[in-house]
Amino acid sequence: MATTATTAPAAHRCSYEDYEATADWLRSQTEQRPKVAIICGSGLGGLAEQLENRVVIPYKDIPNFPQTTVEGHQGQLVFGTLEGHQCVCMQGRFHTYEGYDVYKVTYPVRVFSLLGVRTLVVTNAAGGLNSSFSVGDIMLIKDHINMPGLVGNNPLCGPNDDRFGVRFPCMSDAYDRDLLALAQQTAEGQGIGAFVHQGVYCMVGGPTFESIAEGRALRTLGADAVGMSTALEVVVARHCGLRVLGFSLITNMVVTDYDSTLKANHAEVLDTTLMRTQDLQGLVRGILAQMPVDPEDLYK
Ligand SMILES: O=P(O)(O)O[C@H]1O[C@H](CO)[C@@H](O)[C@H]1O
Ligand code: HPA
Repeated sequence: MATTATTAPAAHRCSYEDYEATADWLRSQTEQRPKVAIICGSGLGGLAEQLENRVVIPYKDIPNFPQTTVEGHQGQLVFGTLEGHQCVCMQGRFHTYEGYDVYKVTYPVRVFSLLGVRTLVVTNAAGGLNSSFSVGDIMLIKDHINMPGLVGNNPLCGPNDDRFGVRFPCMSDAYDRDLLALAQQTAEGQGIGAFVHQGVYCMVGGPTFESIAEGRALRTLGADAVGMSTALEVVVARHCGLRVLGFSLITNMVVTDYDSTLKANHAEVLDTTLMRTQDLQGLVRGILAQMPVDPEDLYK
């Protein structure tokens, strides 16, 4: 009988023991015990270069880890300290369009949770849908539309493992409101508030960029930016109780006009990340500098 995305064969899902084996192996490679994980988007891996006391581990050496296949994603974990926080940075993420299933794409997030991570920072390159956005703007993600999840391709499909989280997790609080406010306030303090906005990120499957009708449809649905990542990682992070802060760098505007001759392309995406990478790094550093090291103290 044919299987569907909602009933992925057990072999495609990962067991608690798989995640534990990876976490144990990582613990054996470094004494660092990160509380913050950062997933770097396309062309945004430079953030990992900012860490101090770096321990770099290529994905190819990590048991059960997938490999990156996309230009702009280096394929290594970097442990280190940033603004007083013990961090682990993914210099390169995984996408379903690379051929990985939703369980593999989100595999690192559960490993991070087992390592003791409490806060997940996600960054991505995204196409702008909101007509008030410009190329080079930074969008603080306040919510998402998980398009693969809505049609049943959700990394939480399958038997629930209560050791990670509940069967039916809430997503109305996916992006931590206090961290969002801290991010907005930090952006203003750094004088970059004019190009920092809040908005809704829509994850699509890719690897095709949107047709004009798709771009228009996503805008009508309420998306401000679109990309091919992030939402699945956030769903798994929230399931295991991590706090999430997300950033989209608007690398191109989605074409929604039949008279336009613009054509979305990955080279443009990577070029724009070069233009704004310093600002985004400065913003993340500024937020971490003000975030209590122990997340339990965050709102005291
Ligand atoms: O979401 P990240 O990994 O930043 O990458 C974005 O950039 C690529 C397209 O140029 C896609 O992978 C899209 O998701
Ligand atoms: N669409 C989807 N994903 C993207 C885009 C886009 O326009 N830009 C960067 N990632």
